[in-house]
Amino acid sequence: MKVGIVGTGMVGSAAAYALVLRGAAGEIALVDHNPALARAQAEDIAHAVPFVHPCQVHAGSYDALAGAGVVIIAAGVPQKPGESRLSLLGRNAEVFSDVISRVMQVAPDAVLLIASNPVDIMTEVALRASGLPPERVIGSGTVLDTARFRMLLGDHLGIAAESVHAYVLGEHGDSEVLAWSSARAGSESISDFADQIGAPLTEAVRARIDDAVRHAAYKIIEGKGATWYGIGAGLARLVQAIRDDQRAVLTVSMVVQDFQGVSDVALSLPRVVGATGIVETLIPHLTFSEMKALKASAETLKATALELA
Ligand SMILES: NC(=O)C1=CN([C@@H]2O[C@H](COP(=O)(O)OP(=O)(O)OC[C@H]3O[C@@H](n4cnc5c(N)ncnc54)[C@H](O)[C@@H]3O)[C@@H](O)[C@H]2O)C=CC1
Ligand SMILES: CC(=O)C(=O)O
Repeated sequence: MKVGIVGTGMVGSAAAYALVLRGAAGEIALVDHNPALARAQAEDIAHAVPFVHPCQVHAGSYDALAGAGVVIIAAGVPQKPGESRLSLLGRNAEVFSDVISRVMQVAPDAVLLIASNPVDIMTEVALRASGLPPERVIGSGTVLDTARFRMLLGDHLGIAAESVHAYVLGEHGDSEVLAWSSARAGSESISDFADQIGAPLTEAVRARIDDAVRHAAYKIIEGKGATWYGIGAGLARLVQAIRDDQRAVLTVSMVVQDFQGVSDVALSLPRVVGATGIVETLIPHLTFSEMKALKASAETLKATALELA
């Protein structure tokens, strides 16, 4: 499958590199406001191809996106140290007003995969600008936060992250909700498993993991200016689910007409991802306080999105 990427800075280039390593694309077209950057990224990433899977990697203008099955949008500004994702909204909405219509002119059949922050609201912006049905405009949402949660739980329990089934829901940002009550290690509830092996999930352990997931991006940005490897791998995972019609359950963002009384809002829930985009949305069983926090997250996103109007 051909994959287009608009915005070839840290996130776009990491996604391209992860796609190549994973063998998840037969062709990758890179487009950026700065064509010299896109060309240099394409050349550098193409040099990895002989070590892994066949893939044509090239850069060009928007025309280069023609025929793409998926277009990843990673254009725009990232956070500065200490800055929240929501504060990027005005600047990145302006970028999207240019980018989305140009993508749609050349790749009207593509599934859009949105990475730019604040990703949930940028998914709404992209939906409106593209005129596509909501299931074809997918925000990477909490796919990365869920990976961070699974990794930290796996570390605590001494098991592979792949054997941890746990989700982060809601905003990809400060108000996100770690769904502890539905988390599983293998087929056991996470707390039963933790008790069995003598590593109970005490309040202190939960608080440490919550803080590490919720504030991961802030800490990484303090240290290296941006984050890119985790999301690059997450975007490649999503492309593979679409390319192979895997119907994988992943926490991604999509605009829904109503969530718990909050209208027209994009937020992450566990969703089935396949060739046509989002095939199904699952409503997880949550405790009263988790559902209350998830509704509050939806309200935060809605209030911030209204600032754009
Ligand atoms: N969804 C997620 O989990 C994550 C999202 N991000 C977000 O991804 C976005 C990109 O981050 P980075 O790659 O670190 O930034 P970057 O600054 O390295 O790259 C952004 C690229 O967008 C390009 N660009 C800007 N305006 C454009 C336009 N109108 N048309 C085409 N290209 C344009 C720039 O030339 C630049 O190359 C940010 O909004 C960041 O917050 C970052 C990490 C994780
Ligand atoms: C920057 C960002 O959104 C993240 O790493 O989660």
